[in-house]
Amino acid sequence: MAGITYEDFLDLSYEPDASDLVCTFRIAPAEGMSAEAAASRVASESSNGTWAALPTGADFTDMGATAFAIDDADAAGESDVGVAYPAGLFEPGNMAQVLSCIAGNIMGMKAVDSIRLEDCEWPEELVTSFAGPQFGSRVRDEIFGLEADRPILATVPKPKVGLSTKRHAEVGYEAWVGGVDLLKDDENLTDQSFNPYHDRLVESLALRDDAEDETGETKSYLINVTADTNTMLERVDLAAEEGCEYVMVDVITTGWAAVQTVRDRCEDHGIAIHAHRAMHAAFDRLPHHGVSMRVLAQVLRLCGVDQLHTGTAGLGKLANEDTVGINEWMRSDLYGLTDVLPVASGGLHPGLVHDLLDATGTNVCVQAGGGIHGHPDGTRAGAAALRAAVDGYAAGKSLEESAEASPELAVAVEKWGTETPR
Ligand SMILES: O=C(COP(=O)(O)O)[C@H](O)[C@H](O)COP(=O)(O)O
Ligand SMILES: [Mg+2]
Repeated sequence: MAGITYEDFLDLSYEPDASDLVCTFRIAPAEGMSAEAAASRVASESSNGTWAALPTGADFTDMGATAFAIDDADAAGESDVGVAYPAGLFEPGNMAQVLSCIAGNIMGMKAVDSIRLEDCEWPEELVTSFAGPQFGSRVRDEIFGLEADRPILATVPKPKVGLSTKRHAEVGYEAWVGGVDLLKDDENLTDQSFNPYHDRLVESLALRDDAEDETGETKSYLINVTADTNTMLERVDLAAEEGCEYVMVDVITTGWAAVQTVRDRCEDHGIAIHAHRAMHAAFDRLPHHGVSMRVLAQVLRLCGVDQLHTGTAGLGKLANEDTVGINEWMRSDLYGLTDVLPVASGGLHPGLVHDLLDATGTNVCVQAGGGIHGHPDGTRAGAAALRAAVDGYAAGKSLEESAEASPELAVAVEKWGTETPR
């Protein structure tokens, strides 16, 4: 029978075309299955094939992917496999459709014991079909007018949820006046009865204005608009109307399609998106299976977030995957697409700042919750301690020298040292 079979998706002499999307998968074939047999099934199921041989006939455009490279298996029986996808397989600007191909049914195929999408090389035609970020690291100049070579600083009030609107805004005020640039909602604070969205927006921005008057610095607020897409758009409109420069979105739990829609509405208002990645570890924590944080970051850059959590280079409370490499990718040239500002967050405190910035550089956002509000002298002192640490770093001072000039930092270092919390 003339038609397509698994073998048609394997060609180890194929050299990817510049217009191909090239994916690297880490694959452990199922017992009794060769790497070639597993790789050809992955290429087939993720493009236009299925389990049965298919007749094609006339009126058919071949959108088949090609498994073109299979590395030798390692001790665990896993191989890196390169798969090239033709440009025409993908609908321009539709991330949901792209992921239904390259990270879709194949994640559950019995032909593999495990499969992890590790990396993608995105072709120009597909990249430029997405909006990409509006600001990226330009938030530093365009929102804050920041000239100093220091990271921007954010804080999330703790406890995560339960603070009244008034108390939440007051904590924000204390942190702003103490020296942070951004108040941030926690990922699970949206519009609950103890702290409704609109009240929180209005009360926080009023105190933000007071903090700006008092400090002479620009301050802003990452208000969490996470919800169904229609509600998110309403919340984006409200944030813009009230004079907020940002919104925050839980980009994994809301989904790529929603992020694309929110990004367009944010452009209408000229406001930026802070992307919280809660739930990313369900995709990326297992080293053998799922989708790497590197690929999630690529996807979110194309979808157009301006700031994205990428971990703490191993220093904080949460597991990290290659923070430095992912940050480099987010800044790399990608057919003119704007960069994304990395956010280091999760168990950070002032004593970790020097080691963190040695690893990540200063073109980042440093976010601390417990590391500010857990300061023995309170939120304002905690914020001053974090600010003193980054200002000291920017001035070329060691942590010890920075602490000599800042009593608040000295207290924080006395309490937490330079230890990573767990
Ligand atoms: O609430 C926090 C940090 O609080 P704290 O500073 O008290 O630890 C954030 O949700 C984490 O940064 C998420 O992790 P990641 O940034 O790795 O996605
Ligand atoms: Mg949080």
